[in-house]
Amino acid sequence: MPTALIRRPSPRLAEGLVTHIERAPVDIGLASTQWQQYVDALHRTGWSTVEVPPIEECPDSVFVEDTMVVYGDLAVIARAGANERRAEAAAAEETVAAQGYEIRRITDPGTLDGGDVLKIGATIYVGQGGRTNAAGIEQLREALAPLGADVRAVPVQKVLHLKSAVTALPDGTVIGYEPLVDDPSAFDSFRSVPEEAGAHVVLLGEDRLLMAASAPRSAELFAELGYTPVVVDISEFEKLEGCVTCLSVRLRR
Ligand SMILES: NC(=O)NCCC[C@H](N)C(=O)O
Repeated sequence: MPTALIRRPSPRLAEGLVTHIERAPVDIGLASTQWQQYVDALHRTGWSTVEVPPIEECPDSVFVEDTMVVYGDLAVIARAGANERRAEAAAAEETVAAQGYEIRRITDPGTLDGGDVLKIGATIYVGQGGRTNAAGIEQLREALAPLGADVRAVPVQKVLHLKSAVTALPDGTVIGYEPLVDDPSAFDSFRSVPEEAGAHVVLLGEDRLLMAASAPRSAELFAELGYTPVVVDISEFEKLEGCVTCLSVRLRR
């Protein structure tokens, strides 16, 4: 059974960072229900989950994807581009190490958020801009190139993270809502989707795509392409620039 790391929301979630959107009040009770529904969707589709111990003092800690990049047997522990989020990494590192992963770390002056890293087979696109800097990308390249990965920097200015702009379908096609993609030509193959949140999919296996309820037209498009959307409402996390990808880290070994 494949495993995903998850992390329970902090009671201070509503104080999470917002950068590119207006702050809107977050309903903590609803967020907690939506988080449970997200976890239930993983379980329903055959995933087991391992919880990273929660960290109350970090409002954004639920966005566990940002703490690491997992490739092969290696977990590269990120160094958050936002100071406020640096403390999230330690417990995430312990949890993934306990799953048997070898550990490397992004170190000063490098910064990198897992949300900036899109892996498509051995091709690894890394968004450079808001949270991830050139030194962080270089350190990731040093860690992953010996494993055969091709790490490619791409610009990110219009949104928080690369994966706020694009993710990929199981066949490797990069999908994005074009007004928010800095450079669609940076990707080997690109297809546009009709909604911002339609650009965010988590591959659950067997052509199932976990996606947000806020992108119904994109879900229809994916269904026409032969995929099965698994839809969850994550409105409270979207208010903090979170999307379906950020709420878990899938472990593939
Ligand atoms: N990977 C992601 O897209 N993470 C979302 C992080 C949102 C959080 N409010 C932040 O600004 O860091």
